[in-house]
Amino acid sequence: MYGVWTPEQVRAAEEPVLARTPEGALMRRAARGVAQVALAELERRTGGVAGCRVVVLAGAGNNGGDGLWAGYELRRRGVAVTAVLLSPDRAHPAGLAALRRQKGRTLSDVEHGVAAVDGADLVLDAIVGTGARGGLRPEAATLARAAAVAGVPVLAVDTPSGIDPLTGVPGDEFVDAAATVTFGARKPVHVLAAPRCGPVTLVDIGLGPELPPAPVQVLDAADVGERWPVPGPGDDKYTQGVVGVAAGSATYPGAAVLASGAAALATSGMVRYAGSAAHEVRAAWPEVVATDTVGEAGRVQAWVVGPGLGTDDAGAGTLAEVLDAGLPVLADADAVTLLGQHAELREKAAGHPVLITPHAGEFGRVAQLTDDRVDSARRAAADLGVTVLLKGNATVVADPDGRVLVHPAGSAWLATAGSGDVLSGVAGALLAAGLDPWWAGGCAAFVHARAADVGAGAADGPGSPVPASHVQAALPRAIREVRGAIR
Ligand SMILES: NC(=O)C1=CN([C@@H]2O[C@H](COP(=O)(O)OP(=O)(O)OC[C@H]3O[C@@H](n4cnc5c(N)ncnc54)[C@H](OP(=O)(O)O)[C@@H]3O)[C@@H](O)[C@H]2O)[C@@H](O)CC1
Ligand SMILES: Nc1ncnc2c1ncn2[C@@H]1O[C@H](COP(=O)(O)OP(=O)(O)O)[C@@H](O)[C@H]1O
Ligand SMILES: [K+]
Repeated sequence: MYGVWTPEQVRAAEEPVLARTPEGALMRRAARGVAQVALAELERRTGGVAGCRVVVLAGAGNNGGDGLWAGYELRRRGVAVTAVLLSPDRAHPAGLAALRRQKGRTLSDVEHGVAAVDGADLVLDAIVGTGARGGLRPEAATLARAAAVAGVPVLAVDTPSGIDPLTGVPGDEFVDAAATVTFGARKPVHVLAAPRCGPVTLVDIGLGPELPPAPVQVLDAADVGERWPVPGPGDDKYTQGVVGVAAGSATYPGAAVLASGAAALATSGMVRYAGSAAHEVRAAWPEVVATDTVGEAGRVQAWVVGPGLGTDDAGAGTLAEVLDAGLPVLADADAVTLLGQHAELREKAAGHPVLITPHAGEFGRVAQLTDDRVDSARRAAADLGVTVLLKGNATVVADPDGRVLVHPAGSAWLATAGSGDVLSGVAGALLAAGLDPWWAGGCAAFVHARAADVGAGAADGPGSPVPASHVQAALPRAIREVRGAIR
């Protein structure tokens, strides 16, 4: 597990460290880290570093300073460095002087800058970092576009410019980085817009003792593997937690099959199904005990409710019945919509171990969604008194107690119909096994996203589309992977 801190928190942590270290020392450390990654990148791409051409796009703030000092370090290693100064009168004075001392070239017009970018082996994006406001300005945008068009890889200094460091929302124009080097602490952009950052290297600049508890956590495979329920010698099918699935309808039997099957694959023990797709569920998953109604289902330790359920009175009745059982509940899809429509259902859910799993559209029915997805999920969890899992390329899980985790997907292959039903089955099974809703959501999101990568073959090559039933089928391998990662 690792933490992510807001730009504001990182700035506050920097202050005392700056005060007790010689002037410029922090920036030099940061720049050495950038240069190291740049050298490794050049080595990997071209087989050497001497004579390679690096262009530094340098803005007016300290981010530009990092870039200029990194240019200085690269010059010392024999790299040909050109810095394009976006605000020539405000370029970081010490960084600029150092680069010039090492005979680094500087340019201050965009036209020549574009030509330099065109012929570069690597571009350093030191346009703007945590001081960013809005998308890229026109000159910076022209240079970033030139790198993209020429296919020159960009190494982002701290954060890819043009993307909001706090929310990860890209402006109209932004840098699409091949890799990122950040300092002191990872920032939200690195997990909320992970595909735009590439692999992120964290350079230690001594902020550790000054940072508050991380407001956002990111789970690793071992965190998930350690919590994945496995039967012990004394277990039987009942002791591990029985999950009930109240999903699907005559119109949407597939949702019931996907959710029930995912639950059966996610944990050992037992799955019960209750609803009008009992015939289809039985046919696809003979091990699932299927009945027509929640009342007939028998005892369970958690309910999955919502996928394909319908939002009519019957659906509302099923949701009410499930919430009244007082057990942990995974409410997805139509159940989220029903919660948005009925205050009395929200009251039943509040304060209980309920995990809701809306996509952006469903989220808007129960709470306000802004560009700041972490803040939106955190507020929704606090207001509704339930754990909220907001779906997307980066999944956000927020607990009413304030804990937040983000899981950045490894690819976007999950953007396919029915994959949410699979997630609900996995998360519900984890609730039944006794994980709290935050951990159930985080572990389910992790394994679900990994199953999509495995199913798509994205781990071994470029990958191919993976329908939800194949995501479901890849769950066992994804679970074996996380269990294999236990330290
Ligand atoms: N503190 C430290 O010791 C350490 C700090 N470190 C580094 O400092 C960085 C933070 O530096 P910072 O606070 O100077 O802000 P920064 O990100 O350079 O941006 C401000 C400049 O950008 C400009 N600008 C704004 N928006 C823009 C846009 N959309 N498009 C284009 N330009 C835009 C804005 O221009 P203005 O609005 O003034 O015209 C202003 O000139 C941090 O990310 C890390 O890299 C490391 O060295 C570790 C030690
Ligand atoms: N671009 C994307 N990249 C990665 N994962 C995505 C992306 N879009 C959606 N997902 C994931 O795919 C799943 C889709 O769920 P949902 O929208 O409920 O689908 P459905 O209702 O069809 O089952 C969620 O787990 C979500 O996080
Ligand atoms: K940058």
